[in-house]
Amino acid sequence: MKLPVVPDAERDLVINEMFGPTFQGEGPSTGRYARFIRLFGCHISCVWCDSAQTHDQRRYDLAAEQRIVSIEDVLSWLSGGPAGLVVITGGEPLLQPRVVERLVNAIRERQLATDIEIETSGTIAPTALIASAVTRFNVSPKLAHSRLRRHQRIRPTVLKDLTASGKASWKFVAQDVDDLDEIQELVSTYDLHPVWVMPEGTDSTTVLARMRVLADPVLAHGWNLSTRLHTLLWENDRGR
Ligand SMILES: Nc1nc2[nH]cc(C(=O)O)c2c(=O)[nH]1
Ligand code: SF4
Ligand SMILES: [Mg+2]
Repeated sequence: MKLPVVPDAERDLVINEMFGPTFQGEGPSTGRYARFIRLFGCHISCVWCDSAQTHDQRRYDLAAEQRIVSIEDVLSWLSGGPAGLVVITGGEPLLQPRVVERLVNAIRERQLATDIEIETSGTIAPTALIASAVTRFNVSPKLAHSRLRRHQRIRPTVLKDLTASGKASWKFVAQDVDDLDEIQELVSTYDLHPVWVMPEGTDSTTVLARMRVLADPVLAHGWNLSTRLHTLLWENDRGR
């Protein structure tokens, strides 16, 4: 795997967008007042990626999709609103570990968030400092329908490190009931808990239809079901 695709600077982040307040739309904190920092860059490319502007040069003008923002500017943006949940997503935020380390520690020091979550694909291990500063990793290991090869999407040592952090929730993106077998195999092999199953989809009709198909089978597995609240509310609007 070739790493990294973005420079990992000390004081500057490569950002795609900062947005909010909005609601955390996915996973265990769904519905919470949240602000988002979407970092630029991803080293893998899922066919159905909903944030392809962070890395897909065939579909986007990547020069126009990235900007260099200092940690100070991010902190000053955050200080303009009430402390709540801050979500760092991407792209793959763990491609910029040194600056993310500084960012999350500064957010904590200045009490600019009540909680910090990192959305990650589970293919890059977090540093110990990042793991100690965040509230939770929403880890989304990819299934075969991402069309990535298994070694690209499943990194056993990384899954182990994330489990060892004690802060991982496992949010699997599913298209169909058949995907639950694949999730079960990963859950059993790598002992992943708690499990959240989230429908793949970037419009409210698809999200709701897939949730309805998945709901009872997810319950039968004893797992949690996530919606994509921002999609139900605002469809595929950027910055929501
Ligand atoms: N509202 C909202 N919630 C989200 N949770 C995870 C998101 C992501 O793009 O990683 C996301 C997003 O893009 N918007
Ligand atoms: S890991 Fe996430 S950001 Fe990267 S291609 Fe897959 S869905 Fe998109
Ligand atoms: Mg999104």
